[in-house]
Amino acid sequence: MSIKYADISESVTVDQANLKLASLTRLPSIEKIRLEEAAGRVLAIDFASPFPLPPFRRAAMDGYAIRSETVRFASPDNPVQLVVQGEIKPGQYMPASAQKAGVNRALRIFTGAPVPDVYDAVVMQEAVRRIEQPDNAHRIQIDRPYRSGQHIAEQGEDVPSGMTLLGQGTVLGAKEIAVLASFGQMEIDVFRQPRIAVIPVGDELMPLGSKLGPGQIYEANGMMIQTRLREFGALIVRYPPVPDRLEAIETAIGEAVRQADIVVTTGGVSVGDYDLVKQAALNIGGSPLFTKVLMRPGTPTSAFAIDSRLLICLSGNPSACFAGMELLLRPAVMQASGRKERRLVWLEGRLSEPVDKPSPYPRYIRAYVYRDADKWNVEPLRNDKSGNVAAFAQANALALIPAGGAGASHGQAVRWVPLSS
Ligand SMILES: Nc1nc2c(c(=O)[nH]1)N[C@H]1C(S)=C(S)[C@@H](COP(=O)(O)OP(=O)(O)OC[C@H]3O[C@@H](n4cnc5c(N)ncnc54)[C@H](O)[C@@H]3O)O[C@H]1N2
Ligand code: MOO
Repeated sequence: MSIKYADISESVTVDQANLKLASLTRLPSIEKIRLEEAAGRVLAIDFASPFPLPPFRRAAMDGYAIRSETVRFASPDNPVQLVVQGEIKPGQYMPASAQKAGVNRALRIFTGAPVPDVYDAVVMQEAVRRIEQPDNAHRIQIDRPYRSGQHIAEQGEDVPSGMTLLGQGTVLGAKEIAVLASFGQMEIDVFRQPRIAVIPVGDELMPLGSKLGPGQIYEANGMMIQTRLREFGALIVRYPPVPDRLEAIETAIGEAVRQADIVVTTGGVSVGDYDLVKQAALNIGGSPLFTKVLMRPGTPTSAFAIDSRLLICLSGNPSACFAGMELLLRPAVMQASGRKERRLVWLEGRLSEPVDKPSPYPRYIRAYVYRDADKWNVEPLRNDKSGNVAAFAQANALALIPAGGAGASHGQAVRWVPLSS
């Protein structure tokens, strides 16, 4: 006997839904890529320094390398003059045999050049008096003592050899790539990007650029989902809108689970006669993880496991689709991309206006959050109905209105999450 989706009903909280999705999300496989191409990718290994940084003892200032002991008693009344014995600039190296001659002398040196072992301090050029000598030679006069180690960066003082600098799951940006480049890494092991199939479902949905007939609307949710998931490094397999026909939905999902790590649908997931996504998922062997999430909007959000792949079914209403995407899909995709950090960052603010819509479940509203004196003001956006899109234009946050009979009052403390990243 075939299973009817009406026979299955599993309600979960947002946290429970995330745990279920996480338990079925596998760590991706690893590929080696050029560091040049690594921006935005996720490090698949713990990276430990293969050698110390700086790799050699070097000057931190332009000036003169000296032995501190030669100027130990220097003072304005008793200045010390040192003969300047040659120069060394970055990229040069002075062999030990050439260093002996410089013992009681100074060496002209520039920032980044290796400090020969005989010297233990660098004096900035502004701090000495330069005394010209015949034949382009010069001496320097120093009128105070300098401590050993002055303006010298010791080998390994930045990073000792073997120190773990970047952990598995780190997203590689300019800073992290600078670290890897400092060790000459041409290539780096990163996680493969997860493939996410995006399938909009609904007879009324028309591709962008087509002419709308009566009763038709443009397919916008799929665009939103693909844009958002690409921000998190996903590769998108895009499906054109699928009509509200069981076989068509089964075929699309069936094909998508063979191509992608996670399959996402939007629309056709509620209780109407033409909401067929859940039935289609069951028909092709999906086992339900949940078929209702205790949140508003996005209550009908559902998920299935099909052939060890995840199918996440988001609502069709734009704000319900958005809430499901932010709260459930995005964490799953972040995990599937191997990212270490995937929790939402919740902040505290105060409602600048009441929210008078009661809900038996936590409600996630689109909001505009701004700083006022030393607190965050959370302004609920007008007309934030589940089917409306205008609030997207101003929203910079998703705010959480706790479940309960009365909505929330002006000035009430609420939690919110920024939508910028
Ligand atoms: N009798 C009941 N009716 C409804 C219930 C309920 O509990 N009992 N739940 C309501 C809630 S809550 C929501 S949310 C919606 C969810 O419905 P679906 O997820 O099945 O979405 P659709 O019915 O397919 O579409 C809803 C709405 O969104 C538009 N849509 C759909 N896909 C897209 C897209 N890709 N781009 C832009 N807009 C899209 C669609 O045209 C509809 O207007 O169900 C309520 N009903
Ligand atoms: O999921 Mo619906 O959006 O609650 O209105």
